[in-house]
Amino acid sequence: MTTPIAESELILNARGAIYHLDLRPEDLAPTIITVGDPDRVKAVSKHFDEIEGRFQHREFVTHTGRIGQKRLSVVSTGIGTDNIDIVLNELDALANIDFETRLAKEEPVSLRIIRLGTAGSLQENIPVDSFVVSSHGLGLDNLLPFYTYHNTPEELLLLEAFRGQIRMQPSAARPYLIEASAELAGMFTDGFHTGITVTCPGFYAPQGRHLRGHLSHPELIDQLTGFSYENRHITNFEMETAGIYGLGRVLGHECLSISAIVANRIRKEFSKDGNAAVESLISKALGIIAA
Ligand SMILES: O=P(O)(O)O[C@H]1O[C@H](CO)[C@@H](O)[C@H]1O
Ligand SMILES: O=c1cc[nH]c(=O)[nH]1
Repeated sequence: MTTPIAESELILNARGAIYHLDLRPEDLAPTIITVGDPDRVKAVSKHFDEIEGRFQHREFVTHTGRIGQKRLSVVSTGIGTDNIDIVLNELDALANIDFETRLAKEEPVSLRIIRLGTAGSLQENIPVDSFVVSSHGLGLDNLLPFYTYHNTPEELLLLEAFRGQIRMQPSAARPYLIEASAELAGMFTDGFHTGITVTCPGFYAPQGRHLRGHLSHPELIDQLTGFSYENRHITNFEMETAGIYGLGRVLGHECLSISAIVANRIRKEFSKDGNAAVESLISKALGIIAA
């Protein structure tokens, strides 16, 4: 790209920081932990040996610091893939666009982005307070179809199997699927379940929850739980993973999503202390990341 990106597209504020995250390029580390809840940022950064910067704008809170020699940023995304569109694009811009010239850098860097979130389990044998690494993100939201992206042949086979087994109303969703970073997934094996994570465009009906509004897909949970393709299963659902994996693919970043299970939808149980489960996930994951 040789034409500078316009002020309406790459939006910088008076102190040269990007619009939503309110960060300047030097404020961001190349390894980034994302969390949904802004209050969870300090639950991560309290493990840092040093915090060099704290930033906040709207629901986007960032702390950057280090554990030992490892520089890390932890960023809150809020809920949903519409927020992931903002966070992933702005993280990428901080790393890969020159804010002075407004030109994309000639040699883009690949960030490592690890989500530490919560999720609902779809399998009886994945209990509350356990941890799940998402081997794939399967999106029932509509973010990724707005980008051009490629799928591997393996992803296309898995997606075809999903479309064959899970009968969605075509107007409800156009599922997409992207695999996790193999490099990052290989770091989180002992003590973690692994499986396909379905990313939903809502917490209630899109996750089969019926309070007063009636469900258009009352059989959704049973179908997701029963899905099977070459020994692959759907383990859990939540609201960001497929967007992170999808934009990671589009922008060239290594991404992994790990969830503390707070609900088991088959056993109809909810964690008695979800915060403790999340704290435990943070400690375990930071030990691995910092090493
Ligand atoms: O706990 P976080 O990381 O926000 O993740 C999960 O919890 C939220 C819903 O309660 C959604 O964001 C979902 O993805
Ligand atoms: O059931 C759950 C629990 C956490 N987050 C979700 O999106 N769903």
